Amino acid sequence: MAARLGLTTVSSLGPRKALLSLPVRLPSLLSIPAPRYPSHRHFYTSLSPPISPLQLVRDLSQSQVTMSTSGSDHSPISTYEKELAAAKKAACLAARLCQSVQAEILQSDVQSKADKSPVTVADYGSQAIVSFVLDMELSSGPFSMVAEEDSADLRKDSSKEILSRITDLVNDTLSTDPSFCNVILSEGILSAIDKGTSEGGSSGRHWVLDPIDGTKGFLRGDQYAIALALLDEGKVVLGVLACPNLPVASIQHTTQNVGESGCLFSAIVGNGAWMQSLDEGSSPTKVQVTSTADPVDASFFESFEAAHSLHDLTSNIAKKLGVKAPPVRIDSQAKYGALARGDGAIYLRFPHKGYREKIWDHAAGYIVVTEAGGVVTDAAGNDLDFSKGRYLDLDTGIMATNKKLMPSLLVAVQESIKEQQQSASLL
Ligand SMILES: Nc1ncnc2c1ncn2[C@@H]1O[C@H](COP(=O)(O)O)[C@@H](O)[C@H]1OP(=O)(O)O
Ligand SMILES: [Mg+2]
Repeated sequence: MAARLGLTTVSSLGPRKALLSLPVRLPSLLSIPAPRYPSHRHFYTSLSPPISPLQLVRDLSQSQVTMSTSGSDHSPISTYEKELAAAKKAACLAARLCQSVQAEILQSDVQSKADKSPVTVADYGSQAIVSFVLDMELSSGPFSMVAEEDSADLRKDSSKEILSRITDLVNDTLSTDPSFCNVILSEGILSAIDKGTSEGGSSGRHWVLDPIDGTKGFLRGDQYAIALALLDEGKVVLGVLACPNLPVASIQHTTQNVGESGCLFSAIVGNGAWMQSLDEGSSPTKVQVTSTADPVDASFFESFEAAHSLHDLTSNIAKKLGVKAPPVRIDSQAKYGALARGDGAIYLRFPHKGYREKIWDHAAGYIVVTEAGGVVTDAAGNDLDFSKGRYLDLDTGIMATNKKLMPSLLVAVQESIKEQQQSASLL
């Protein structure tokens, strides 16, 4: 099996897709101390008697953990370091599971959800792993998670086989880490997935997870990300983006010969944005958005899928701004990672009318880009508000760039949207 770069640049000759054969490497975990084994651990394991999934949900009101009352009245670095280590570990293990599934993916692994979007065993497995690892690593605290999947479909009789496959995959993946030694039963998997049903909001801490962001890219064998963030009092304070197929080297001028792939981006509020390879023993290096102030030198990222973002509108925005380079189309929040390290200068996302953005599709990417010195706003130039629950309540679209380009980008976006509305009203 070969991993593929899965990015497209669009020239006057039309889309050109770079499909490169790269050896698939399974990332090793970062060096993190083994977790303490909390008393509730047995709920997940084969040693425990059958229990209700509700028993797996901690009573938040009984929690002993000290919660910050505001994101600004303490040192953010010391506050969130333990959480960052846990998030990196969770994302790396989830990436390892996803890589092994992507390497052998079959059409029969695809399930339908009510909204008809594709859901794979890797989607559920990734969510179960992140939920389980966070809970284990941060065992003394309350646990709330806003995540994409729930277990409703998996609990159906018709899903027994797929649930068994997920259970095996999760156990196989966790067994590669010496700190996890027990077997998780299917009921434990379902319960771990269902810990992602929190509504989030403006108070307390909430993990925000997209277990596979860019499912379409994942199924195609292209770009995807495991995106995990932490909200504290409604603000994103930490984010981790694991991008197993993103080249470690810049993709700025590259559609081939990309070298090794697998990147882990991370950020804590006030501490900058960092990137490391998913390889064992890699060290993070600080990343920054591009400093270009001239749109002529800028290139822009957008969705690979035309159904996810209006390519006509973004093309008009780029033209108005004076961007000369063709769009670089890649799936998932890997775009935020690539932007954060300066591979391109602008990210434009303008979904079709009626689409509601979810917080897990942007929280991790948002903090990685803002900590890299960038700005992320809606189409009206407003900051993104992650405190409203599972959805982002925003105006029309999302854009990200550096601070120098944002004022002219905002003008180009607003003019283009106005023109689009005028031409629609003439029809
Ligand atoms: N109709 C849609 N319009 C916009 N975004 C969508 C749509 N359907 C799914 N998405 C989500 O858009 C994100 C991918 O964006 P991009 O096109 O930039 O790769 C994913 O989070 C994907 O969900 P999912 O995470 O389930 O794949
Ligand atoms: Mg997503």
